[in-house]
Amino acid sequence: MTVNVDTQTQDFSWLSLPAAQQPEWPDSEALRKVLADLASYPPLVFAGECDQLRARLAAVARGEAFLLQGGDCAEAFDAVSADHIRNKLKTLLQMAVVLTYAASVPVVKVGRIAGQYSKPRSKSTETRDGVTLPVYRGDSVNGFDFTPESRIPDPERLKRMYHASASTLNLVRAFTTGGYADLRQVHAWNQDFVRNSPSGQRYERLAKEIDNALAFMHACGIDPEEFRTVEFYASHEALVLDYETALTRTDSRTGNLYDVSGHMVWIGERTRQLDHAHIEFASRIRNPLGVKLGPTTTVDEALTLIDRLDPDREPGRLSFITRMGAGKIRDLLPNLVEKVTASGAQVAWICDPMHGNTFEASSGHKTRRFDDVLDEVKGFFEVHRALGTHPGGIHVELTGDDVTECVGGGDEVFVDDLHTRYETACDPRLNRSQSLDLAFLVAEMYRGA
Ligand SMILES: O=C[C@H](O)[C@H](O)COP(=O)(O)O
Ligand SMILES: C=C(OP(=O)(O)O)C(=O)O
Repeated sequence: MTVNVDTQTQDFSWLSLPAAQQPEWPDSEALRKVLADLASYPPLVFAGECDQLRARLAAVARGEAFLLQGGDCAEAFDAVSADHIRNKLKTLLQMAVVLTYAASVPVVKVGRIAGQYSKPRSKSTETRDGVTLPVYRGDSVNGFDFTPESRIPDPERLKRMYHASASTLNLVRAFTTGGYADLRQVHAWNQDFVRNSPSGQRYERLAKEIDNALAFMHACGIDPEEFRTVEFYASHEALVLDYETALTRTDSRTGNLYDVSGHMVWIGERTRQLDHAHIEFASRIRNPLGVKLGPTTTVDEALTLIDRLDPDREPGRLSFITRMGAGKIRDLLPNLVEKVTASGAQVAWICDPMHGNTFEASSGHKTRRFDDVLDEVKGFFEVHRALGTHPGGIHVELTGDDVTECVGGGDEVFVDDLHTRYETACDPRLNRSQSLDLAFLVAEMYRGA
C-alpha cells in the first residue's frame, strides 16, 4: 500500500514507498478533499516546542533525566471530555512527582495523547459468531462498533482526529500552565477513588513531605516560577501517513520539515521496515523520534535505524523504545545496548513493559499482569546497570480512570474482575492506582540503579 496524499509532494520522498498498516479508503475523491483541508489547517504544535523536547530528551540520552511517556492505548473521540483528560493528566503528574521526589531525577513528561487515534493490528479482519468484518483501526479510521457500516474507513474521521487532538491539547496546555499543575496542588491530584488505595495512601505521605519542603523553601524566600507550571509534551504513533503527511510543514525559521501533529512521534514495531515509507518519513522530519523495538530486532536493524534516523548522532533525536516481554528482556536487550553503545550513538533507551506482555485471560479479555509489567522494567534496569548505561525512561499504556483491564497491582484486579470496567478500545491499560504503584517501584529501581 502507498500513501495517498497528493498535496505539497515536492519534498515528500516517502509517498512513493510501500507503507504497512494503512487504511483502505473506499473513496479516493473524498480522501483528497479531506487531505487538502487538513493541509490548510494550522499546526497543532510549534516546531520550536519540538526542538525544546529534543533538548530535554538529550538530557535523557546523556543520563541526566528520565522520560515518563504514557497515556491511552487508543484515544477515542467520545472520550474527549474534561474529566477524561484531567484524570489522565493527573495520573501522569502524580507519577512524575513520585519519580522526581523519590528518585531525585528530573522527569521529562510526554503524553500518549492528543493524536493517539490510530492502531496497527495483527490481523486485518475480526470474526465474531461467524461474521467477519474489517478490524477496528482506531477512531481516525473506522468505528469500534461491530457493524459493516461502522467498520468502513471514513476519511472524514481524519478531520475529527485533528479537531479532537486540538481540543485535547488546548485543555492540556490550560491545565499545565494555568495553575492546575502547580506543585502546591500535589494533594488535590490525589482525590477520588485512588486516595484510599495502597498507592494513594503512600502518595499522600509523599505529598505531605513535599508540602513541608515547599513551606520551608517559601519561609526561606524561595518560591520559583518552575513550581507553578509543568512542561508537558504530546506524542503519538505516526501510523496513518495520509494524516501525518498533511500535517507535515516547512518550518519558516529553518526550512526543515516538522510533523506538527504532535511534539514527538514514534514508529511502531509493525511499521519500522527499513525500506518502507514510515522510516523514510521519520528520517525527513526534525521532531524527536521514537522507534519501537520488539524481540525480533537484530543489531544490524538497530544500527541501520540509527544511520537513517540519527545520522549526526544527536542526543535527543532518537529514542529506542524496547518492548521485548518480561521473559525475554534479560536475554535480548544486552546485546542491542552493547552494540549500539559501541557504535558511538547516544540514543535514549526507553522501556515499554506493556506490548510484550499481552495475553488472553480465561474470560476472553486481552490483558496484562502487573507483575509481568514490573518484571520487564526490572529486567530493563538490571541490563542497564550491568552495562553501565542509562535506563532512560518508561513508556506505558495507562488511564486516569478506575478501569479493570490489567490484572494485579496493590489494589488487586483479579481475572474475575476484568469484565466490570473493561473500557479500552484496543489494549489493556494500567488504571490510576496501578500506575502509581509502578511509579513508586520504578523510583526505587532508579535509586538503586
Ligand atoms: O497497541 C498495539 C497494537 O495495536 C495491538 O497490540 C494490536 O492488537 P491486535 O493483536 O489485537 O491487533
Ligand atoms: C502499537 C503499539 O506498540 P508496538 O508498535 O510496540 O506494538 C503502541 O504502542 O500502541
